[in-house]
Amino acid sequence: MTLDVQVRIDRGAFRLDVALEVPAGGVLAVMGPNGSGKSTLLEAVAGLVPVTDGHVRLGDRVLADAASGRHLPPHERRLGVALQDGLLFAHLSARENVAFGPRAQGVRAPVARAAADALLADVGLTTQARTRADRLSGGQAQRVAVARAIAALPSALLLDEPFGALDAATRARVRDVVRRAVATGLPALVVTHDLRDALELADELLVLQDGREVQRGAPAHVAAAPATPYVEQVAAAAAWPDRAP
Ligand SMILES: Nc1ncnc2c1ncn2[C@@H]1O[C@H](COP(=O)(O)OP(=O)(O)OP(=O)(O)O)[C@@H](O)[C@H]1O
Repeated sequence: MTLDVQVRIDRGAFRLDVALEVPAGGVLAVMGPNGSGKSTLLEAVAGLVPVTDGHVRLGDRVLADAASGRHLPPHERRLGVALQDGLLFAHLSARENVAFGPRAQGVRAPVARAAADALLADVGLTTQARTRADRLSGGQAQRVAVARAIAALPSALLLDEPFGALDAATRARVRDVVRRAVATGLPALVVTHDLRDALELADELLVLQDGREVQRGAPAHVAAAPATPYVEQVAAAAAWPDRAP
């Protein structure tokens, strides 16, 4: 099913104005300087920020529509979400965090736990399955958040910098986990600061600045023909990672 987002969002003095479509099994990477509206976009799709104008649709379901005043609450949107502030349940183990969504949907505990353990193994956290979330490192917590987003068999994935705190080898591994989840037919929106993530994972790259699209296209095309100094800089950082700022 296709994720169809056409929104204007006023947030204090900031305005986000963007339109995008992500097909089933497609990944749209979203990049842009700090404060360009990337998180606001994901939060609006997740239902955490109201849409001032426009709509968010997933397949034939209308998640939000300003004209009719429709605004489905986040837990009714069937989205797999790992946002910047989407903290784990601190007092629960990694396994319990990942199993939480399926348990809430009525999956029996042993089944949910086994599925959680398989996902934790995929992201390289077998030995941390029983560790409380507040005792995980930043990179470990980030991987649990990705596993949790995928575990509940969502209809779409929203990932805000899911690879930010990961070393290169782990990054590739977690990208692979996301790739496999997407291949089951999910549309995915992935915010990243690293063009290499977009090149590796995304079909399309959307670059935002000041709440507006400044460039869009296949990641390799965007990298080859930067439209703004920001894109020029991230392209240089991807080509010469050792010289990245
Ligand atoms: N809760 C809020 N209330 C009012 N304005 C907000 C709120 N959260 C963010 N903003 C504003 O919205 C704008 C976009 O912020 P947003 O977090 O979406 O950017 P971003 O591209 O994700 O940035 P970063 O790369 O730093 O995460 C900023 O100007 C910010 O000040």
